[in-house]
Amino acid sequence: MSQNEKKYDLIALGRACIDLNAVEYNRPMEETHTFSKYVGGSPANIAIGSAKLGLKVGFIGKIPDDQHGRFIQKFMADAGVDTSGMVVDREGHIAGLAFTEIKSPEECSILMYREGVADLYLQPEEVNEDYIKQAKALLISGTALAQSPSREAVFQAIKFAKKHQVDVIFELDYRSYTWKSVYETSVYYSLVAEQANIVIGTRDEFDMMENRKGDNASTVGYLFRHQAKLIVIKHGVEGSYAYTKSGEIYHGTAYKSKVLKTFGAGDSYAAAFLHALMSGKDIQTALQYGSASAAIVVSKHSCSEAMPTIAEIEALIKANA
Ligand SMILES: Nc1ncnc2c1ncn2[C@@H]1O[C@H](COP(=O)(O)OP(=O)(O)O)[C@@H](O)[C@H]1O
Ligand SMILES: O=C(O)C[C@@H](O)[C@H](O)C(=O)COP(=O)(O)O
Repeated sequence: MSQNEKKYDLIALGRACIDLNAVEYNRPMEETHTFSKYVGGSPANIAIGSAKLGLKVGFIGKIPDDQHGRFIQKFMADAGVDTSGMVVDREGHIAGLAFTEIKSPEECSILMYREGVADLYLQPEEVNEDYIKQAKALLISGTALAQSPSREAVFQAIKFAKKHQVDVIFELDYRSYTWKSVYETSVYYSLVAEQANIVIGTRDEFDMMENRKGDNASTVGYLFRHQAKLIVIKHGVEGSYAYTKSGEIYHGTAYKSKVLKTFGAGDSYAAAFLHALMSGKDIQTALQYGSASAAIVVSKHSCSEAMPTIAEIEALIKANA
């Protein structure tokens, strides 16, 4: 199948969960009584964000057989994500919950409930080869590697992607709650990063992968000896860097924003960066699209619902040109 014949630009694999974002913000969670419910989970946010921007997006994951599962499936389908690759759990597993605390614009944290969550029970036999074959790229979220059988489902999906010339994108998405040890994280992150064509993560996440305090030059040196052709390393408000295998280095600057909370930056960044890249924009432009998208989402209350449109992204870039 040629790239032009493919039905999906991107299929994301991993968790689709629930975010419960503090309504009364600028205070600790102990004093918060009201939370707003949104669809969450990093790969779900990226899928929703890039579908909103116009990419043809599919999703592989497991959702619970309850009201939360149905809410997630409907929200994603309404956002334009194909949900035919989402499997409904029949064994009583539940939706992951992420309670967010917004103490101040700079001081945010997430309290995750991830015991017995359906997404980590995705079985390798539930990953469909014909579905993956129809994608230009497969995006793997690092958290899906935290436990079996979801871990094996990831490797099965990568195997199908390699067989059908589907690019593998690895979003490191490290969440300490789900992992037992740093060695376990490092081993599985390295195994997938070595097979990925594009790797995206924060500097801290690459340090988790390497299980040491590293630097960008040595990280890209290591990954370019494997299958990577593009590596993006994010440094919060300091911006982000993209490295190509042929030796180019690009720096994306962050945009000033009226920050409400810090989470959601990474997912909105990835959605817009990948959209720009897949629409044929150059890497420098893609970095700015990612940064602008993140600047918009950190100024809003949610992640998934707040994902910007192309017009909003381009207006912000233009205003800062
Ligand atoms: N406070 C902020 N204001 C504006 N842009 C931000 C802010 N924080 C992050 N960003 C943008 O989002 C990108 C990703 O943020 P980062 O914090 O590195 O990732 P993550 O959310 O995955 O931890 C940054 O490179 C930057 O462009
Ligand atoms: O990924 C999750 O499970 C929670 C997200 O939905 C949450 O809103 C979030 O943390 C997004 O964070 P980001 O990595 O800064 O984009």
